Amino acid sequence: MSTLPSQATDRSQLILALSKGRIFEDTLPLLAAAGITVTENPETSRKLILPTNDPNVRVLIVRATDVPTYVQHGAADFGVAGKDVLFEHGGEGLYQPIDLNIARCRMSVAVKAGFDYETAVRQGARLRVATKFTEMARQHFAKKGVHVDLIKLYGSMELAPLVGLSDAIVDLVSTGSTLRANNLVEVEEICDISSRLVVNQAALKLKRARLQPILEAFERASQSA
Ligand SMILES: Nc1ncnc2c1ncn2[C@@H]1O[C@H](COP(=O)(O)OP(=O)(O)OP(=O)(O)O)[C@@H](O)[C@H]1O
Ligand SMILES: O=P(O)(O)OC[C@H]1O[C@H](OP(=O)(O)OP(=O)(O)O)[C@H](O)[C@@H]1O
Repeated sequence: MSTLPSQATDRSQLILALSKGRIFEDTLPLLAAAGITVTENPETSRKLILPTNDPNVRVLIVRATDVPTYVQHGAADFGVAGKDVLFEHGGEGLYQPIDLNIARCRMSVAVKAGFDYETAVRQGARLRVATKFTEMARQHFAKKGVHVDLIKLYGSMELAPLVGLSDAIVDLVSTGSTLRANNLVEVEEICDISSRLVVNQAALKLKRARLQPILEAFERASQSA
């Protein structure tokens, strides 16, 4: 007799979507405040579903830009994603109760040193702007009344002005060392960025009793950080 394949995730569990790297690292203290410890390290494990000390909580390791998609469709109950990523996604189907104040940086416009951005804007030049964050860039330049041709890239944006692919980039800046290392200068700050907790709207209703204490612990820990 054939049996149905067991599901990778048990829907009675709470499933948290996180990306490897800074968001995973910065979320660990928040999880600890809720009494949850991830018992495998995503940097050394090849597993994409990680166990925790709580048999009812598991962690999915996904690309940062995919976190909202997993949560929107209910494949994860909740997740942590940057404001940048949420802005590009649109936030459909997501409840965003808490700014966790982690992975803080800013979204900025940068150009090659020597490029006169102010004059180009004042003269109404049409700018070529390379970015991964096309929606944020589109809205920013539309608000300023600047005409732009957006060039979608998926990484290494800093290269684009250096090789003549674009006049400017829209990218995340924290210390500014990546811009400096590539002879670029920040000419305009668009907005501050930090990461938010996002919750699937159906899970919020159906799993509220189990989610609520975790959300409260995250909120307390992120306020005291
Ligand atoms: N230098 C930085 N300092 C602080 N926070 C940052 C920095 N760069 C990015 N972030 C924030 O951390 C989030 C995750 O960044 P991370 O570099 O881990 O993913 P990514 O490589 O940009 O995403 P993907 O893998 O989907 O391309 C970003 O969405 C942003 O909100
Ligand atoms: O101002 P800084 O402190 O230099 O930080 C800015 C850099 O940080 C991010 O890259 P990240 O380190 O995440 O590398 P990645 O985009 O290749 O993941 C971002 O895309 C910038 O390149």
